[in-house]
Amino acid sequence: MKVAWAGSRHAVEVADRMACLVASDPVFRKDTRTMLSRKELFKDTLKKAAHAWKRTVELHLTEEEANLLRLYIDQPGYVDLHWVMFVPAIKGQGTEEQQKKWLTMAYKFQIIGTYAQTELGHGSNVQGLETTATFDPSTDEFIMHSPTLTSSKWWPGGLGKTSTHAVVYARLITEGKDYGIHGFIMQLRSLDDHSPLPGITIGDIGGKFGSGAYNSMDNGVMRLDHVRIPRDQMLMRLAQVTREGKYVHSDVPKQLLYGTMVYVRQTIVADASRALSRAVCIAVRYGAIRKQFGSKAGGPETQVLNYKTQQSRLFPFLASAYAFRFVGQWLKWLYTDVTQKLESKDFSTLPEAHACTAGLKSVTTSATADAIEECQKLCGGHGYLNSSGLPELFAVNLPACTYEGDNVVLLLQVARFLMKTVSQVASGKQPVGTTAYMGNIQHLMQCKSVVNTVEDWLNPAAIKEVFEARALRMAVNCAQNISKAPSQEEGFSELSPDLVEAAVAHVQLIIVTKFIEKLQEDILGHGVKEQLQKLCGIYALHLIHNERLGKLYAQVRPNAVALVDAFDYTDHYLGSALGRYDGDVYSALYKEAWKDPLNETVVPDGYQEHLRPLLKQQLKLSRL
Ligand SMILES: CC/C=C\C/C=C\C/C=C\CCCC(=O)SCCNC(=O)CCNC(=O)[C@H](O)C(C)(C)COP(=O)(O)OP(=O)(O)OC[C@H]1O[C@@H](n2cnc3c(N)ncnc32)[C@H](O)[C@@H]1OP(=O)(O)O
Ligand SMILES: Cc1cc2nc3c(=O)[nH]c(=O)nc-3n(C[C@H](O)[C@H](O)[C@H](O)COP(=O)(O)OP(=O)(O)OC[C@H]3O[C@@H](n4cnc5c(N)ncnc54)[C@H](O)[C@@H]3O)c2cc1C
Repeated sequence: MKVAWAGSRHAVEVADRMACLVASDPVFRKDTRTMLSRKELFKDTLKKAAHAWKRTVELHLTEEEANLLRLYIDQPGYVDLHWVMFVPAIKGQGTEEQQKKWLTMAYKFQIIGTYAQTELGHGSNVQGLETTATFDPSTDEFIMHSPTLTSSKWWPGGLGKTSTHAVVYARLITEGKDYGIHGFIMQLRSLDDHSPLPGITIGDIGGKFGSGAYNSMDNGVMRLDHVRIPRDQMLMRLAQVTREGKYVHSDVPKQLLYGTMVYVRQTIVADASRALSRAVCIAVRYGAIRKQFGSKAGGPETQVLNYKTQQSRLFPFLASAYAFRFVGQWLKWLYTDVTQKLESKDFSTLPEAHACTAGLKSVTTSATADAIEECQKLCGGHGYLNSSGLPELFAVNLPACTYEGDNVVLLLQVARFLMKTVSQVASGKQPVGTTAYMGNIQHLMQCKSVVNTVEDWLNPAAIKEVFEARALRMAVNCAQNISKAPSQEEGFSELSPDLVEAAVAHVQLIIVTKFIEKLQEDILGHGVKEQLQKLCGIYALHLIHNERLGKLYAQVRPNAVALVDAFDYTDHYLGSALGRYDGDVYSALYKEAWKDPLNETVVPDGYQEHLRPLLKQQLKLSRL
């Protein structure tokens, strides 16, 4: 099952090696992280990032190994933005010459970059950004400026205190005309003393939800006051400004400006499955250790994992973790395929890649955030302790519902794609890829489900048909209602809640389909495929019909702990007293409690000033 989860034996081996490297290195300790002040936490992040880079160089780690090392360190920081957004933005939007110049420095960490798109006033609406980049032909420079308070860059990770450079998104103005949003490489801080360059006001935007968690990241604010940069720092793969100031558009679609977001959304799906699997791992393992109530005859107490209510709340998450993992692996393939096509100037699959990445990012991150919160409840009181690992896991993953595109905004993008496809089907065009099922419109609009029993839910063809019919009917229903509205725009706006539901149904169909396709592969190991079939059934059935699932849960229960062990997480990475591999939960909780700074003294600070006088006064009063 470890191989099925990781994707290959090689993937298991590399992941194990990198996880152990991190777990055995004292610099990467994280057990007291939630007790650090913001300043201590930030410094700790800088230390870990520098040490990780040192180990990467010393051990000549490959890119795959270095990425895993960073993942297992498990502490958001500026390096994430550098590798996940700054470098890909230059790769996707820079010319070959620009890539050579900037990526050479970025790969050696001679510069640290971030992705500065969002502003105080606009995040979702990228076309509404206000920062300007005005070309000055007299000096061959762009003047980068924040004309209003709301145009202040706001949120970019690593911007607050760390980044020396950024890809800054701004409205390009040349020859008096506004050509809309484009990307520019800007140096922000001196490479000698790290001070902001003239005209740049920069800082951290302040503390965020939860202790530890995303507070290790210095999300930043930046105001620009007529800062000049050379013309060749405009990212010029999509469009160029000539020496004379003429705007020239390349023969690539302008949506490639959003290419970095497509790339990152794809990686976020993998992050979501990992976060969900960690929460499930903690809740399942703890559920097998925790016992409450016994038989009336005074027999042994029951493992809470044996309660049917616990199973019906938890096993759909276990199934979802596997479902998201497999769809994430497929999405990575889809992204690679689209990238190769783009390189040979085939842009035909770009809309589908956008819809799939946007939709899957939304559905998986929303489900994951909800599931982590529920896992906290599934662990009872102890789940609420920082030492359970769950509060921090929740706080770190909750913003994934917002960053890289608010989930509802992205689902509306999926809906727009679906409405377009429905109208193309109506005019006789055969849909392809993940919307190919829409071509079967006659049958799917009328067919009746043959699913009656739990066993039917293990029949892939029956499952697929149910999900296809549901998704298609919801989409067609929306399209018909939109056509009755005074205008397309009004109809879309009025029906947006239904459109979001239709988009979710389409995305769930993709997830179910990719799970089924996974089951058609050669899967080694005794009983592995059978367990995955049951999980696929649970994933599909819990979305449609909450009844009849008990039988499947009972079949999964004997292997529940093994199914979470297959995630192959070290105790260091899991970071949970409740989810420990050895099950020694109570000693761990007890030990963790004593690490809290409040326990450094027996009598707390503040006793002399505030507690003692109060107690003495009350004592005096009671004696009167
Ligand atoms: C624990 C963490 C550890 C590690 C993770 C590390 C790092 C990551 C962590 C945090 C990083 C977070 C970084 C950020 O958040 S960066 C900022 C991200 N911002 C957004 O995502 C903004 C969302 N908004 C948008 O994407 C767009 O504004 C929009 C909603 C898509 C609307 O755009 P607009 O230009 O107005 O377009 P439309 O008129 O709606 O569409 C025009 C046309 O373009 C098509 N389209 C839109 N987007 C794309 C795309 N990305 N790719 C391809 N095509 C796209 C759209 O479908 C439409 O096509 P038509 O054919 O219908 O015309
Ligand atoms: C932790 C974190 C890290 C981030 N890192 C970066 C970074 O590195 N670089 C960067 O540039 N940005 C970053 N961001 C910003 C992030 O990308 C934006 O916050 C995100 O795109 C959402 O935009 P917004 O904040 O403008 O939300 P808003 O658009 O203001 O959303 C507010 C509400 O309005 C709703 N809404 C908005 N538009 C519509 C619509 N058309 N129809 C229906 N409902 C709508 C949304 O659903 C939401 O409920 C980060 C954000 C967070 C939280």
